[in-house]
Amino acid sequence: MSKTSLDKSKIKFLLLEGIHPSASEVLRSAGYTQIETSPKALPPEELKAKIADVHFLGIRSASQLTADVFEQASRLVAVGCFCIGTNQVDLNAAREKGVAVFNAPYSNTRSVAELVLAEAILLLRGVPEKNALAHRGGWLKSAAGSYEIRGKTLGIVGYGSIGTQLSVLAEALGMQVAFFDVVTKLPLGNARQVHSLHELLAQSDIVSLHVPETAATQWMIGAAEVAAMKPGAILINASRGTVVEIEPLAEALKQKKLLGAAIDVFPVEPRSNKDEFQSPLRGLDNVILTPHIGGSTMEAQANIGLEVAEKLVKYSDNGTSTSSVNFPEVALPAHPGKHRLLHIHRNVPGVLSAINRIFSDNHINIASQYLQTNEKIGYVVTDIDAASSDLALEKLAQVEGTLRSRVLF
Ligand SMILES: NC(=O)C1=CN([C@@H]2O[C@H](COP(=O)(O)OP(=O)(O)OC[C@H]3O[C@@H](n4cnc5c(N)ncnc54)[C@H](O)[C@@H]3O)[C@@H](O)[C@H]2O)C=CC1
Ligand SMILES: O=C(O)CCC(=O)C(=O)O
Repeated sequence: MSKTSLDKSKIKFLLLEGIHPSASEVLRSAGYTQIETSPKALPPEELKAKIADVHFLGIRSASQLTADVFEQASRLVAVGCFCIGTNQVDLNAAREKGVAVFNAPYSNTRSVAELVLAEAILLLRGVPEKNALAHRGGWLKSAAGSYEIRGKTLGIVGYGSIGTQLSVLAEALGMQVAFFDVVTKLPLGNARQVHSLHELLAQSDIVSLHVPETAATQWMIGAAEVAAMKPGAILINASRGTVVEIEPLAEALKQKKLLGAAIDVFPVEPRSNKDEFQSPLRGLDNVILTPHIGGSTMEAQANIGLEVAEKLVKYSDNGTSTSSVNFPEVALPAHPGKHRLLHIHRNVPGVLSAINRIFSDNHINIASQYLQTNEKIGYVVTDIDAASSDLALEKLAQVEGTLRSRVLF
């Protein structure tokens, strides 16, 4: 047996951040037994020490997979982000190591959209303040500053999976929906696209953010944008903490320029439930603060567990990389009776011919071969007879530009 192909009992999975047990069930039923789980994210040094010994890593949004961490990950084959966002992973560093990264792009969209709508209703009715007061023995029975959601304008920033779900639900409640997106999108229902962020801010009673964390979305809501919102409007952020500058928001809430806000994500978030949450928004009764739980429902987490674990199993068992966020996507058939060689390399001219020269020079018959590239890397999968796989794997590892190679059987 080849030294670089492990039997399943030796393949180690580390699942962090309380990933739903549905993931471990999928892995166990696929024959994997070494599954370590932890309810929290690991601090950088601990993560670096652990990752050295792991083949598959599962995380959510709190683990930071930096280039430094990937430096230590000599055995790592793939990362599963059991969430939508992949901004916590240095995808280039992963690619340089030949590590495929997967996520769950749709499983928690509904959960986020439902939370946002619920928050919008509660904020329009002043429930957070009335609730806080009642807990302190007060009684504020008044209609002043309380409004129905019907007829209000919802401004959605980022009209993707979550933004569109929210749009449909909001219209069902009688809202007017406008959205701003860098891409021209087909509006659902009666929603309409506007052409600039400031145009959206100026006309929305509620602004809800649903963009990914990128250089362009960093601090996209700062003092000027808060000032551009309608007096008495509401801001909801369940996207990423780096999208909103907290200080000007806190100031506008204290001055009652804004009616309220609901914030689920923060520039700095505690790593675990035991760490203290610190924010200038603490103590403001017109703000709903939630601990990054937009996607945290039993339904979403169970579905994400299944979805991502299945992707990891497919990649481990037969090399299929469909829906990877940083890898060429290859959907592969089974390979009964053959050994399957997986070769990940820099996408430079000449690698495929160097690979195929190895097969022809050594009289190795190719049963089937698949190639897919993206701008940075190439992924070649070759099925051959078992007898030649040790020799072929050894030679493939020497091809210039090789990032990683392994064999499956
Ligand atoms: N709070 C939570 O628990 C959760 C938060 N999220 C966050 O929500 C984000 C959005 O999720 P999806 O809707 O699934 O993503 P998506 O990728 O389907 O949609 C994002 C949309 O934002 C647009 N966009 C990108 N840059 C923009 C910019 N500079 N200005 C305006 N629009 C821009 C894109 O064109 C796209 O239409 C995720 O990236 C993640 O960070 C996702 C799930 C749960
Ligand atoms: O549930 C999590 O830990 C993260 C949810 C999230 O932000 C995402 O899916 O992008």
